[in-house]
Amino acid sequence: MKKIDFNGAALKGNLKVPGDKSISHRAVMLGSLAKGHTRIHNFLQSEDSFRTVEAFRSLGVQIEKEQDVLDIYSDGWGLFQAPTSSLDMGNSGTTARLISGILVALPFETTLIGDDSLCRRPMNRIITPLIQMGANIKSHNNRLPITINGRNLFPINYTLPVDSAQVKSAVLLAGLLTEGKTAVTEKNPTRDHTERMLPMFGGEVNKHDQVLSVHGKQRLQHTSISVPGDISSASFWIAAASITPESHLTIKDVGLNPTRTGFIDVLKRMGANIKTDITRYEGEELVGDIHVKYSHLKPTSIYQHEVASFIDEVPLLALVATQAEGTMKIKHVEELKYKESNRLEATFEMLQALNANVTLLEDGLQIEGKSNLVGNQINTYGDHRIAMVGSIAGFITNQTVTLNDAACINISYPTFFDNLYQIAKQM
Ligand SMILES: O=C(O)C1=C[C@@H](OP(=O)(O)O)[C@@H](O)[C@H](O)C1
Ligand SMILES: C=C(OP(=O)(O)O)C(=O)O
Repeated sequence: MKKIDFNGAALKGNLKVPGDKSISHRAVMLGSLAKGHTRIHNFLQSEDSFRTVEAFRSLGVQIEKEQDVLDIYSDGWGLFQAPTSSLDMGNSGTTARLISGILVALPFETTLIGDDSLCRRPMNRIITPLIQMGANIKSHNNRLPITINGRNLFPINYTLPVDSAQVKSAVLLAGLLTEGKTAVTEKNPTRDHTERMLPMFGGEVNKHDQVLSVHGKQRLQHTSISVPGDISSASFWIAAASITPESHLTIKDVGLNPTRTGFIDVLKRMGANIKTDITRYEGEELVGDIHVKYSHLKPTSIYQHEVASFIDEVPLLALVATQAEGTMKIKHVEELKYKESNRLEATFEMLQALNANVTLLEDGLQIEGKSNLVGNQINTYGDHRIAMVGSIAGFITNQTVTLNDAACINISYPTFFDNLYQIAKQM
């Protein structure tokens, strides 16, 4: 149980959020596939990103950690060893789906297990294309645990049936280890960190319109990666400052990759006062500062093509919509049903518990704005993002918000409450 009551406080000052989760996972994966010593700075120290580290250690890669710096010493993927036990993916969908794209092409058997939440999430989205490449995967009804018997694969041209960076990356990684040219077509853009990072390791990826392709058996070389701040973590503060009167906040050194900044774009359409200053590139990733001030908000429409660029921020957007002037429909977000919890239902339940006027749609939520939220008990369903959205609600509810479980926040943002206490100032 965690009680949160920030009514009457505003968000003020400067802060930095920890390293990006998606980029941290990929840096460990590509650093392990490459030969030599790769150093990663500002690595996200969270339960999910450590799952990826542990998995590659089990494949024989030497990975050393000193605070947020990781040193990876690898002989390259050709010398990975069969793990002596199952690889535990914990709660991490990204680890499970991306590593599957690697394991299918390696000459040994691996079993992937995960926690209850991960064992409920669909794996057919990666199993289908990987089996098309010739992979041998046994699953429980297309869910974890899965057992992979690695072997030589053949390249495919695959069109993503769902907008998913995890599926895109799994196929590209399998393609990287497979003779010939593997191509993936996406209907709408999804986060492109894998494609941006590969050239940092000397790899080549081609992009023509919506089609990405890789040639297999490329030689990857060690490098050094500096991970930008996580825009998904920064979004909690962007939202909180936008809806809490008298707030004025700067979040520094955040990744501003355009495939990830959809939340800022949507909030700006709602009239939010947000300015971004791009200060530099870290590798191929844009990095900058975000300045946010409280402002009056109005509803906007949500389009299918942009949803992937803020998919993890949708529960937060729903909370923001309770404070806008009018009715807002958040549509095209059925993918939320397949995250750590059914986030569509968990968000609906949370907003109802907080006294908002909200309707569950087939593919989203309809939210009446200008709600006076009332603190209540929130069931987080063990989902880190739901727990953090519930905490942010504590800035605008007139009574305490109580989370049944806040420990799940360690999955992506262990320093969330430290950051919260740093910037929440009683007025
Ligand atoms: O590739 C990634 O790092 C991620 C992709 C998204 O999932 P999908 O690919 O399932 O949309 C996102 O929800 C997840 O938090 C991280
Ligand atoms: C969906 C998420 O992560 P994953 O799919 O890696 O579990 C998330 O972090 O919100």
